[in-house]
Amino acid sequence: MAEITLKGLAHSYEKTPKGAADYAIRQMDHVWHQGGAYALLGPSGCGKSTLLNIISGLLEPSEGDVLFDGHRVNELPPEERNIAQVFQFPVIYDTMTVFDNLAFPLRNMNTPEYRVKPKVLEVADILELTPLLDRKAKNLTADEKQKVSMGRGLVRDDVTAILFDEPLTVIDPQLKWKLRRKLKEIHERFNITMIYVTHDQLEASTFADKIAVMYDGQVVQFGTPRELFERPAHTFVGYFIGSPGMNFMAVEHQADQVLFGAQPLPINAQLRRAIATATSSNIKLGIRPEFIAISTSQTAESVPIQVISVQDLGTYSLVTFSLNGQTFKARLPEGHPPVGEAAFAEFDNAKLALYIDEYLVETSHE
Ligand SMILES: Nc1ncnc2c1ncn2[C@@H]1O[C@H](COP(=O)(O)OP(=O)(O)OP(=O)(O)O)[C@@H](O)[C@H]1O
Repeated sequence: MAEITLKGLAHSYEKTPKGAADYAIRQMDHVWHQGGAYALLGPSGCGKSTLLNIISGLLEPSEGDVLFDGHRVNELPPEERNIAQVFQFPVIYDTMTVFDNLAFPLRNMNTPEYRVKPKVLEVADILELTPLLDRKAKNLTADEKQKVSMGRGLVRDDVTAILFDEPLTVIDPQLKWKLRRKLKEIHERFNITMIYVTHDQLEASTFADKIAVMYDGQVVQFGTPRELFERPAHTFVGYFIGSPGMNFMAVEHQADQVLFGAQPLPINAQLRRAIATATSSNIKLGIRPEFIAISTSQTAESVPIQVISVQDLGTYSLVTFSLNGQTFKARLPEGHPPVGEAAFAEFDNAKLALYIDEYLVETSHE
């Protein structure tokens, strides 16, 4: 069993960190439940590998605790953590056969040979490596090698969590989906906690039931792919998830109006009140491209825009437009009437999200 808890965790590679900027991981509390299929998603440099290495024991955190089933493991070396880690590049012994590579972790633990063989055969079967068992690892393709790497994590019965650090980077695009499906299958078959690090939102949402989005050393949201899309808790999640991401407007409240630059926005009283009472001046409204309606005539609910381009993408069109000197994206359904250069945009008030200091403020819509 492995429920992994991160308590007040922070990490700096500096000996004497001077401020928040010196931290690769900023103060975080997080729980990965036993048996979950999780993704850790975020851009390059946000701290994903650092966090994974702290969980696996390759790195000791400078602050806070890592708990496995409630027990502090900060000082436990990786080999005593019952965790397997699969890296970007396959870690295998080229001169050994596939069989011996898979058997290695078991033999290393002095497992008797009569127990090694059935386990290796079982794992080889799941990963479709059986025909390759007698081959030297150096003769394998990149995806076969990566499967052997994964297999080495799976042979041990004592492994209760597998950490994947961008494991499909070296895999051909057409084989990626196959390996992803395999991982999903493995997750369903074994009761193993899996944490899958990636910077690719599609990879994260096809693998994981829940995604932790990391930004600047922090988990800014932990939710299902749907929650991340529908209610991004942080502006970064809105921007990072979705294709294209959320549009944001920095707004201010003046004389009972909400202004985006000089443009008053037609928004409901609830949102207006929440903006009027905000204690910070960092106020943004977010709207997904899916929830902007474009029309050729103005209504009380719409604002004038300049259309820059319309891209026909088959099942929808992507409209790029300018409002208050800022570029926006709107997705229009197939068959939408053509729009000219001068048009009007209406932001669906029920889908407008309010962010104060970059975090979502829940407002019930009227
Ligand atoms: N060994 C190290 N020494 C000093 N700084 C490091 C070290 N490893 C990572 N960092 C820094 O810590 C921060 C987080 O890096 P990390 O590799 O964890 O991010 P990441 O999200 O995994 O990025 P990537 O996807 O590019 O691997 C970055 O600013 C990075 O430069």
